[in-house]
Amino acid sequence: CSLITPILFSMPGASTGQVVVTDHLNFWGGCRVKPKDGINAEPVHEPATGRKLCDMFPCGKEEVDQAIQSAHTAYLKWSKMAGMERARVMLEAARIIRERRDNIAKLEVINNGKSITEARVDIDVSWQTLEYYAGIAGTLAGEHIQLPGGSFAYTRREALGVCVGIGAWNYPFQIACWKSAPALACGNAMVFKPSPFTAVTAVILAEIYKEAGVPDGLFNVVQGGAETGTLLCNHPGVAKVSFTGSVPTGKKIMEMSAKTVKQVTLELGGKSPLIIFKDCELENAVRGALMANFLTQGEVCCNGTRVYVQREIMPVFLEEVVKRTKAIRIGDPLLENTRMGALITRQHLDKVLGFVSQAKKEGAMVLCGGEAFTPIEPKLKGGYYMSPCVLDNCTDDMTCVKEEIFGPVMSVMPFDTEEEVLKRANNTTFGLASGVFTRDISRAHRVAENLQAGTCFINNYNISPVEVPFGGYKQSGFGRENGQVTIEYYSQLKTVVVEMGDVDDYFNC
Ligand SMILES: NC(=O)C1=CN([C@@H]2O[C@H](COP(=O)(O)OP(=O)(O)OC[C@H]3O[C@@H](n4cnc5c(N)ncnc54)[C@H](O)[C@@H]3O)[C@@H](O)[C@H]2O)C=CC1
Ligand SMILES: C[N+](C)(C)CCCC(=O)O
Repeated sequence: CSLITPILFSMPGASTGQVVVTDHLNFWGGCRVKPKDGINAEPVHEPATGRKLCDMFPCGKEEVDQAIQSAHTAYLKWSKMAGMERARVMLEAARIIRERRDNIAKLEVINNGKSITEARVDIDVSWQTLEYYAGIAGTLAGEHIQLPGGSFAYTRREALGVCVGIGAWNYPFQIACWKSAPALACGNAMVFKPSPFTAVTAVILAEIYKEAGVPDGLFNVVQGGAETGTLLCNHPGVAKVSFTGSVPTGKKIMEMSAKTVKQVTLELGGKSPLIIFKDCELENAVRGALMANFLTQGEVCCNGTRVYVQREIMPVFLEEVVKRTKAIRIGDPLLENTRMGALITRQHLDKVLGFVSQAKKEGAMVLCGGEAFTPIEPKLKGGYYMSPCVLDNCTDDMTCVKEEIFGPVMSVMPFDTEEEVLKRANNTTFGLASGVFTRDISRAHRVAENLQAGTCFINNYNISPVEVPFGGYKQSGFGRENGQVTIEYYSQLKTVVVEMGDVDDYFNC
């Protein structure tokens, strides 16, 4: 099969509304694979224009079996290699991603709708993830434990086998790297299923791994939605499922995985609190609130969408935050100065706008945005744009404050005391992230300690370098991605006990 994706290499001059993808999007056995039946096509759209980008053909049972079989074959080879050898291949893959960064970012924009500036950061984070886990691959080791009489035990850190990755559509390429890099570093193979809305870029990663020298079948891509995902989670040949997506789907994944006791990592949704005290550096707090709400059109799981502002600074905070929100440049996501692109689908846009109408009905006040937006350029007229929204007069019982909107909608609420705001911030079934702005260092760390969330950002928001563990508390999931700890979630420990003396004559004394 031919490597080097034709589409990726015809990208340099490409602009919004031009690209059509006809290449096969499945990948196993070291090759792109043609869909078996070529029926049940689901159209994938370019969010910036609403135009069809390609067809996605969901994989059925036979195809899923083939992908898992191919992963198993590769696992047998890869898991026997030294960590240092795996590292070398992963570093080469990181180098190739870095080399093709701009074109991969462009394709990600065309499929996802986010701005090119953000997509480049996503691709940089992606190769950094491979570099980071390549660095760890050579360090994986067990322990030696002395026992009486010269006997001893040692532990071996071993791979799990075939791991499944199931991704969401907001960070398609990055999610594939966040899952595959630690998996591969530990000696596992992976079958990855991207979201059906963003079918295009995962296969590029598969080709890059192959080009870098992984055994055929080590990283595979199967396309499809819930049905294909179900086949993967129920498959007896799979040792682990790592999932990024919504809470309801996460619960199903756990249930299915329980049948054969597969290990599970769940990165689910959130409704994270961002607490801004009156002693904060206001300029930074305002920038932080924008970072917490408007990256990737607000479609970010760890966004700080419940913004609690201490009453005394509420008027000046609102004035600044609204001024800056109104100034966000929305439009063609491939243009350098665009800061907000299009939402993922028409249906999702309608859902987000529905949350804004509901908020108004429940008494919230729209200070800016919250409306469908039509750029002037004719080719963008069918795109899924909206103006970023700031809601005032919100209360904790409103739908916009309780439910994950997954769009550019910030809900702002006043508070008076630290004790009160902590109680309100923790009054949710989610627990993915949280943030606090204050110049009082004791307060900052006290608040961080008392917030029930997997991450707390102090005086910034949505900063997640690969060295730092990421994951949820409560119904936002469990397990972690990134950081050294993730090795624990992609490996298992074997204990070997060695007797140096004679076996006790226990039964015949
Ligand atoms: N914590 C995190 O890191 C993130 C969480 N999210 C959450 O995901 C939601 C939006 O993403 P969606 O893609 O719509 O979520 P989703 O949960 O519908 O889908 C996520 C993935 O699961 C697959 N899937 C759906 N049903 C399945 C089933 N029964 N069995 C196996 N796989 C199945 C989908 O095809 C997709 O690949 C947001 O509401 C947000 O809460 C999104 C991104 C990141
Ligand atoms: C990169 N970051 C931190 C903005 C978001 C990553 C989590 C997600 O997949 O939504």
